[in-house]
Amino acid sequence: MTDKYGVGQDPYCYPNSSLLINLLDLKSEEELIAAEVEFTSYRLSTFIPDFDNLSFDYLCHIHYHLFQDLYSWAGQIRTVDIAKQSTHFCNVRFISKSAEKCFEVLPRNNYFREMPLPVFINNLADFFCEVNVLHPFREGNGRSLRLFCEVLALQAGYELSWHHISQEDWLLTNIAGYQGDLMPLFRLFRLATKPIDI
Ligand SMILES: Nc1ncnc2c1ncn2[C@@H]1O[C@H](COP(=O)(O)OP(=O)(O)OP(=O)(O)O)[C@@H](O)[C@H]1O
Repeated sequence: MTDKYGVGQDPYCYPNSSLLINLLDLKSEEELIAAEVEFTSYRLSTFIPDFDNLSFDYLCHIHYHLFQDLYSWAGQIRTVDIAKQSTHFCNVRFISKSAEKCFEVLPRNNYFREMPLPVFINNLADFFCEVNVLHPFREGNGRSLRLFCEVLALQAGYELSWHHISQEDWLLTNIAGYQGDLMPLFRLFRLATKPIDI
């Protein structure tokens, strides 16, 4: 059978279905989506940023924090390959090595501190694109990475707000990024970013 990721029977899903096995044992997509919204919103409200730990482990910690009520694998690197439309995210065998590469850019660039807005945006958009292609988790990559970027931005003196950006825009900009065109991501991050008022 083919699931929504086109990988055949997915060990993360209930047999003969594309529904993720979940700790609440919800068996319908509508209920699971509603529970994800409910629980991740609650966990977001209890999230305390750690500005001194901006690493891949911290992204995993954020994923765990948001999804701990929903999935036994919260915070853990996926064990299956995934693709959406024509995008093939990082092969599972290379996730750890590629993560090291994606995240080494942060200490190498002083965690994007003391950068003027346009430089900050370009660096952040580039980083976002790389980690989106890494797609380390089976689900919840977008939400975890956006929160990670919010923490990264705050310690660099910027605030991110996604509210005026639609799912559709996210999707199209991320597809363009995967295909090597970063301009839409630069534009989107320009819309989302403003300096913190002191
Ligand atoms: N075909 C694609 N090519 C590149 N990126 C994609 C593609 N489809 C989705 N994405 C990006 O992947 C992320 C979604 O990944 P995933 O479904 O694991 O996370 P999520 O947190 O459940 O989703 P969302 O970001 O919608 O809340 C989004 O940032 C989305 O823009």
